[in-house]
Amino acid sequence: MRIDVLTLFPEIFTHFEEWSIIGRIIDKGLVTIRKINIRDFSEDKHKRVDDYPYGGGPGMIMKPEPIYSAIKEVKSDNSKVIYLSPQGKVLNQQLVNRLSKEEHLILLCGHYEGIDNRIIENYVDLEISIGDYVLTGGEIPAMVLIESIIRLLPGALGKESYKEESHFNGLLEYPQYTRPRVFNGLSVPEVLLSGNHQKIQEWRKYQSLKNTYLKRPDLLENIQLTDEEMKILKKIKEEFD
Ligand SMILES: O=C(N[C@H]1CCCN(c2cc(-c3ccncc3)n[nH]2)C1)c1cc2ccccc2[nH]1
Repeated sequence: MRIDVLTLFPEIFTHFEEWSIIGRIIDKGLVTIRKINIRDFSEDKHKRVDDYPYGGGPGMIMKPEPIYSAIKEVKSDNSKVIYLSPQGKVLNQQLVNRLSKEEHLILLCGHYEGIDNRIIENYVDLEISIGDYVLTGGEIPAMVLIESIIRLLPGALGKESYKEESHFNGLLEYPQYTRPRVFNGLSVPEVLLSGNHQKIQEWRKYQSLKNTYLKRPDLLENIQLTDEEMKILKKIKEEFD
C-alpha cells in the first residue's frame, strides 16, 4: 500500500513514522508513506497557500491551485483521495477494513478555516471524520486513519492478535488483567487463573457482550450475532435491565 499525505506541516509526521508499530510496519515494507508539502506546489512568488474567504468571514481558506497541483502530481488511476474533515463520514472499523484494501491513498489535510470547496466537490473521493469535534487541522486525524489501516495489512501484526482486539469482531474487548494476582486487595477473576481455556473463552465472550451492551449498545445494531451469542446477550439483558 502507498499513502501520500498532503499537508502544510510534513514535519509533524516524522516521529509518527518512526514510532513503535508504525515504524515496524514501514520497515517490513508493507506500506510506504510520503509527506507532500502543499506549499511546494504554490506558484505564487510568496508561496502563498491561503487567502481570504469570498463573502467575508473569519480566518483564511486554503487556495485550490496548490492543492490541485499536489493531487495531480501524486494521483494515479488506483488512487483514492481522502479529505480529513469534520463533515466527513465518521470512521469506524468497517470503513477502516474497506480502506485497508486500497492500493494508494492520498490523504489531504486541511488547515485554517478549511479548503476551497471546488477541491472537495471535484477532486476528493471521500471525506472522513474521526469524530464530532473540530481540530486545528487534518494531520492528527490523518495519523489516526493511517495507524488504523496499516495495522490490518497482511503481516503487520502477529498472526491472530488483531482478531482478538475490540471492534475487530464488532464487540468491545473483554477486561484484561496481569500480575500481581492481588492488587490493593483486589483479586483477578478466578476463572482466568483456572487454566480451563474453554471456561476462559466463555467468560471473555460474556464480558465482551456485557461491555458492549452496557457501554456501546449502538454497536450491537450492526453485528450479526451467533445463536450462542444471542443466548448470552438475552441473559445479560435479563440481568441488567
Ligand atoms: O473547520 C474548520 N477548520 C478545519 C478545516 C479543515 C481542517 N481542520 C480540521 C479537520 C478536523 C477533523 C478532521 C477529521 N475528523 C475530525 C476533525 N477538524 N478540524 C480545520 C474551521 C475553523 C473555523 C474557525 C472559525 C470559523 C469557522 C471555522 N471552521
